[in-house]
Amino acid sequence: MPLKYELIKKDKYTNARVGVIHTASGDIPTPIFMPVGTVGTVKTMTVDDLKEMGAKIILGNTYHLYLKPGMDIMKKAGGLHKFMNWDRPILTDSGGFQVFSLADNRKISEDGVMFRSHIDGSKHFFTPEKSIEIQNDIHSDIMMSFDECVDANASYDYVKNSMERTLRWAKRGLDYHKANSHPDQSLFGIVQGGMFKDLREISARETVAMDFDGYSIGGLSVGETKEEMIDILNFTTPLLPEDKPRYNMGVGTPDYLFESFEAGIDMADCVLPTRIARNGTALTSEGRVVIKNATYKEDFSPLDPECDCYTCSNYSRAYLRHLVNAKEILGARLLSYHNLYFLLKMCENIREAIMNDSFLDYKKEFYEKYGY
Ligand SMILES: COC(=O)c1ccc(CCNc2nc3cc4nc(N)[nH]c(=O)c4cc3[nH]2)cc1
Repeated sequence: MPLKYELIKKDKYTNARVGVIHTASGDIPTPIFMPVGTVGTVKTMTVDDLKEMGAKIILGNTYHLYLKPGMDIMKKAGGLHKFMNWDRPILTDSGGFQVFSLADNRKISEDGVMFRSHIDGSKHFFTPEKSIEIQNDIHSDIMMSFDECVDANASYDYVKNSMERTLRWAKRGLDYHKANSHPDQSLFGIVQGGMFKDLREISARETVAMDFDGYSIGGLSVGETKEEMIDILNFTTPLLPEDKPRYNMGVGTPDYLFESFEAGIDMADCVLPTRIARNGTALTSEGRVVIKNATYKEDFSPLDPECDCYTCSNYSRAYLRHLVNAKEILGARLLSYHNLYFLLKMCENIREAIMNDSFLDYKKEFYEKYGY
């Protein structure tokens, strides 16, 4: 059976809500942050680390997994869950965003996108049907439609034509999905339309009319200002059905997560927590800590005094700074663990606050301490 969204509680003062997404691979409490495991690994984390920190669902990327390890091995492994030994839900992005942000010499047509691999320059052709076929081979629990994500400065005419083509691609992908996917696999539609509300409304209405298992807001966190993101987010989210999951793609800083969940979004993902960790930056209850700073040279206190994660319970800022300066892999691993734990714990606190109608109080308390 495809996923079922169960609405549990709406916050009294905002559009925030608590729910559960029931999937064949397990239940997902919402609002939830989804760690990104682009090529079948959330970088430096074991699946036991992910379970211990409370990860309920992780992301994989169609574009990356298709290029490496490739679908021949993926099929022989029996899908990504078995290949990476992760028995909880997996959501896969469809490749559209990655083709446009990573591949070279890409050429878009009505049928699909011709591109050269960023790894070896080999030539490939993705269509909406091909994207779903690859996500089937991955055994993705939640698949994304193949879309074009346009950048924040695209012209009205370009966004209009692109959004209309994305709608045609969505229908093709949905038809292929209905004819070929396993019944336990779900498919989300993606709303485009750039920074133009009239186009966003058309995209949302037409996408919802196709009756997907859930809906994401695409085309955000692509270079627009925070005000523009929030404006489009607050305009578009209410156009999505209340009885299905809503996903804001590419959202990873605490404020963007708070704003998304306040608007009624249920799911979010971003490479940010693990990527900044590898560059030596931590998210803490008192704001970002750039651990390389000399300030922490003899600071033997925990990274985050309010965090009970493995990293904060066992190591000091001075030691973490030493590891990062010495380019020790353990530094990237310990900071990645903490950053993911921090965002997952924040989501847990948000769910609890919504249950107590105190989402805005928690947001205010968090923002003040974080330094927003
Ligand atoms: C240190 O921080 C970072 O490395 C970092 C990297 C990327 C983002 C933003 C990512 N934004 C984003 N991811 C996205 C993925 C998407 N996928 C599809 N199919 N369609 C979209 O329309 C789409 C939009 C996105 N916007 C934010 C932060």
